[in-house]
Amino acid sequence: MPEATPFRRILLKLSGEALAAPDGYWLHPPTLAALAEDIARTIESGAEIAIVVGGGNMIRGARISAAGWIDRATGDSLGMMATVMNSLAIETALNAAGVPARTMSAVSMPTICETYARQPALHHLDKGQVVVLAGGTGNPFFTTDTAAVLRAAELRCDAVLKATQVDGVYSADPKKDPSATRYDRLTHDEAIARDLKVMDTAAFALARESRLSIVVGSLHPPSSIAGILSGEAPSTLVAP
Ligand SMILES: Nc1ncnc2c1ncn2[C@@H]1O[C@H](COP(=O)(O)OP(=O)(O)OP(=O)(O)O)[C@@H](O)[C@H]1O
Ligand SMILES: O=c1ccn([C@@H]2O[C@H](COP(=O)(O)O)[C@@H](O)[C@H]2O)c(=O)[nH]1
Repeated sequence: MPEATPFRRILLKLSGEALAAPDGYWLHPPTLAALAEDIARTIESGAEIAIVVGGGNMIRGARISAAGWIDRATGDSLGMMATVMNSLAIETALNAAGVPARTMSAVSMPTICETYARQPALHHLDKGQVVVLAGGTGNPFFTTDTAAVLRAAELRCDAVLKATQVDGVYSADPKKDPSATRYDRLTHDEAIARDLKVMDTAAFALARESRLSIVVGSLHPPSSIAGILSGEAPSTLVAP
């Protein structure tokens, strides 16, 4: 059995971009299957998991509206719908790996999936099901990072694990500045004051208010979700 994680109920924030194929196609079934196996191992170690997935493999509202042909709120609606597509793909991969999972969307789409409501979501988690929380917060001008912290606070999660493209929080964006150095640990205040853009300020501020820890680590092998939580893979802890 994998090593036990220090957190029991985890809000797993997955990068949408990390679900894309190497050739850029939106979704990559082998990546989804590997992710589902990783989540299954994490559950075996005793964790309960709620998931929020981004939409960066398809649409980011701020980016498409910057081109001028669509307004920001409509661009954000497209972005939220992209997260529903990613959520259904993750639900499918989890079920195929034998992990019971259900998607609940903040944007009501009753013919496609359940609408998010807190009490039923808590009930599903208490029964050991993975809940995939789609549609972000349901409002434009937010991100799925903020949605992840919001749902983590609502659903009594012990921590948010942001599993993304990089293996922690750096002094600057490591994709742009090769001299950036990784922090092992930071406070929320430090992350906000240093404007470390791995998550938006609204997400860090809500986590600070809710006294929620955030762990940032990489989704890419040799790193893994189970490895980050057991301390075998590198990560950064943002905590009070
Ligand atoms: N100080 C920093 N430390 C670490 N990463 C940073 C920092 N500043 C910017 N980044 C960038 O933030 C990115 C992660 O956040 P980003 O919002 O792009 O993706 P995401 O939230 O994981 O999901 P999606 O791909 O769906 O948008 C990393 O890939 C990294 O390049
Ligand atoms: O609460 C929310 C969450 C997301 N959006 C829109 O979706 C995209 C994709 O999410 P990322 O966090 O960027 O991966 C985002 O750019 C927004 O356009 C939203 O409107 N509200």
